[in-house]
Amino acid sequence: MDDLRLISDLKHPHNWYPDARVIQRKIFFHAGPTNSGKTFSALKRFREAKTGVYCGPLKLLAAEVFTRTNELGVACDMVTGEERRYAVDNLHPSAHLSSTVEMLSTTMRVDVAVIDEIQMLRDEQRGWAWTRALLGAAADEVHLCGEFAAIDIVKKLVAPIGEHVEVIEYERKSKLTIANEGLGKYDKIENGDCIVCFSKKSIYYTTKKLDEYGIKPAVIYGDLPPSTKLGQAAKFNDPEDPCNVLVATDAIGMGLNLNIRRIIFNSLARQTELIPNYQALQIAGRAGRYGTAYADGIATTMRKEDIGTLKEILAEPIQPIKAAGLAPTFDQIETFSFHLPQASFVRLLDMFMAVCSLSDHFFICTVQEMRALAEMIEPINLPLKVRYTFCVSPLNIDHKLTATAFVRMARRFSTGSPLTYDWLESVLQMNESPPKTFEQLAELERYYEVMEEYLWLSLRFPDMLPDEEIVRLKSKEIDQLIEVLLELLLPPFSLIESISI
Ligand SMILES: Nc1ncnc2c1ncn2[C@@H]1O[C@H](COP(=O)(O)OP(=O)(O)OP(=O)(O)O)[C@@H](O)[C@H]1O
Ligand SMILES: [Mg+2]
Repeated sequence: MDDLRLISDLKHPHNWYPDARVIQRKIFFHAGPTNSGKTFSALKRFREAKTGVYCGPLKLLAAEVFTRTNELGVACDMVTGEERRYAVDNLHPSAHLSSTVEMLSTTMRVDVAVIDEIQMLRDEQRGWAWTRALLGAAADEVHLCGEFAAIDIVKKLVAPIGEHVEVIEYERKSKLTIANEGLGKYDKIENGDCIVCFSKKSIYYTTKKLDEYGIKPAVIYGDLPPSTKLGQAAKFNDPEDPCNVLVATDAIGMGLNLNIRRIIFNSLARQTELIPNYQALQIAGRAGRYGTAYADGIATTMRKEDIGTLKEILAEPIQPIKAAGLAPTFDQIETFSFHLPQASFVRLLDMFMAVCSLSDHFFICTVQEMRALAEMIEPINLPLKVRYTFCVSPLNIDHKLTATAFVRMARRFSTGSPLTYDWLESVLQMNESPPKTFEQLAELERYYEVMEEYLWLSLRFPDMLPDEEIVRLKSKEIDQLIEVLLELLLPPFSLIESISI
């Protein structure tokens, strides 16, 4: 037990990154509200530097920085969980790299590292990735962008290393007003409005309501593949396009460039809980974007009676973040398994969570998702490293289709036979006829997720999942199909009545 406690002592995570520890890093914190030019300034330093890495919260943002940096004449590569792209080719890697934060290599030495949306270190699931990037980026200059609320915790985390944090404060580049009245009626919807919903069902419902007023909106929610999201965003942004209204989930909270004039909260609760004020601010802050037709923004609510609550939420002082996420590393789990050779992987995880010790500035990220994946493949015989990798993959197994595909991938892997595209096709048994309902569209989204999982695994086990190229092509086809179908399925919603709201 003492040995186990020693292994799971997570009190000094800064010691996990020897490459960063030999550098006297300068840390800059670009702090400010949304739309204040934080990322813009940090990216300027990134592009000026001889070598640099950008760590973003989303694939779409990593892709945007990749494209924009190359457009500006600075060769930049990209790496996300599922994809690597090169300005030239893999034999000539560029000196600049745009990536999702989880993919940062803590052994890659660079002049400048940008870590965007640093306040995400408070995130229950993904927080560990920001903590790791903050402590582990092997860069002379580390540029953090994010909310004021993260300044204290960042200072505390780097204090034991003796690193100083220079805070650069930003102000919003445009005005944001909170309306005095909720909208009350759909006929008050105007061009540049974005209605924010917290579930897919209320998205469907709202779109249907808008149809009654002859409005055909663009739609964005988390499960949509990237090119569909970009397509919908472009349609909404294009002044020539008749579509000038957007219905979205809080998937728009980060990253996409949207010309929104007014954010309308359809409700202020996710399931039954009021959204926290930092989320409300982040969403409201999407209204008005510097340099667009709608520089000044307005935030309001759909229901008249909600406006008071919105004002209260937004007026609450934002609490400084108290703790940053951590997650067990593979090495720690491996050492655990050495001491507990009979224990199953799920049991190792549980034991780790039970005995690990943390300092006050940290919390351990939920391992629920990892655990759920681990349980599904528990009986399958896999080497520890493979099992761990399968379990940290970002697949959502809430649906039967994705869950079954996951198990079958692990089982096939354990037999030593490669997971070819033909094999994957036989697992998915995709319905050839085009979907006519939103449920069927959702099924297509699931196929897309499974293909993303394949791509994620194929980057890590290319020999066992050799058909990356064809799967990437197929997944792009599905993305395009979803985009077309979404357009067709939006009002008049033939079968929408079958969905209980
Ligand atoms: N100095 C500048 N000159 C020209 N454009 C700018 C400047 N600063 C910011 N912008 C533009 O203003 C918009 C908002 O800037 P940016 O994305 O850097 O804001 P942010 O503070 O990072 O906000 P978010 O909370 O959305 O991450 C972007 O479209 C950016 O290109
Ligand atoms: Mg930003």
